[in-house]
Amino acid sequence: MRSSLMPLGPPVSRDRIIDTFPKWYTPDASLQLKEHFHGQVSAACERRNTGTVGLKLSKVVVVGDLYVGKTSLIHRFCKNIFDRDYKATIGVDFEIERFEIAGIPYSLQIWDTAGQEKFKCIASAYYRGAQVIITAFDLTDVQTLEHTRQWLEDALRENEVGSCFIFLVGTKKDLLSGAACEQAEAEAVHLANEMQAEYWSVSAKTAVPWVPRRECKGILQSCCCPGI
Ligand SMILES: Nc1nc2c(ncn2[C@@H]2O[C@H](COP(=O)(O)OP(=O)(O)OP(=O)(O)O)[C@@H](O)[C@H]2O)c(=O)[nH]1
Repeated sequence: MRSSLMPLGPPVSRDRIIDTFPKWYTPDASLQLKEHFHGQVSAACERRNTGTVGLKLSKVVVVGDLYVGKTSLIHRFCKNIFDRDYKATIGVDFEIERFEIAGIPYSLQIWDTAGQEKFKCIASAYYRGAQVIITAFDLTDVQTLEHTRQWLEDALRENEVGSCFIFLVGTKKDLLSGAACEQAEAEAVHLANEMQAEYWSVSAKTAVPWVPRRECKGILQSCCCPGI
């Protein structure tokens, strides 16, 4: 018999099924260092009583300077594609991705916002009600890292204090290596700690460091266990 929690439509793809607890990028800037879902979460999932642990749907907003790679990050994650041509986001774009976590249907609403100043007031209208804020910067451009403080401040202003999980994501990792990469990551980890954010370095071009969907699993892990 079909559970009342099962969504209508086709089943989620294999790489959207999450049954083990996802890992962080670096223990130096992580929201959780746990290895397993909290017992309360597992038990609630088994009982199909996930209302008590907040599973179901989370809103993610992705903010950061223009050209840092926000759209590319989302397109890699949602469609597994990379486009080398730049098309500025006008205002906002939106994707929805379905998952199954510990047997329970779960969706991520992902809002891609424009980095251009002239679209900021349109984009900021969509910050409200976010459970997750991803502040993105370009690992090859230190100024974009500095600007993440302001992006985060703007996004937090539209949300209740303490209601959002924050991620700091360095993009275009394929363009950096060796000491330059280590230096950029060290600065980012430092800032992530100040922001109380989890840090990730990624490349939408090469899909590194994803084992499929790994980055989002980190986000999911945080969304799945609010307050636990
Ligand atoms: N080498 C490399 N280039 C990337 C990567 N991610 C994005 N780019 C390129 O960077 C440029 C900007 O990427 P977008 O994803 O459009 O940037 P955005 O932050 O969404 O820009 P706005 O919509 O203006 O805010 C494009 O030419 C992308 O192809 C990456 O991981 N590696």
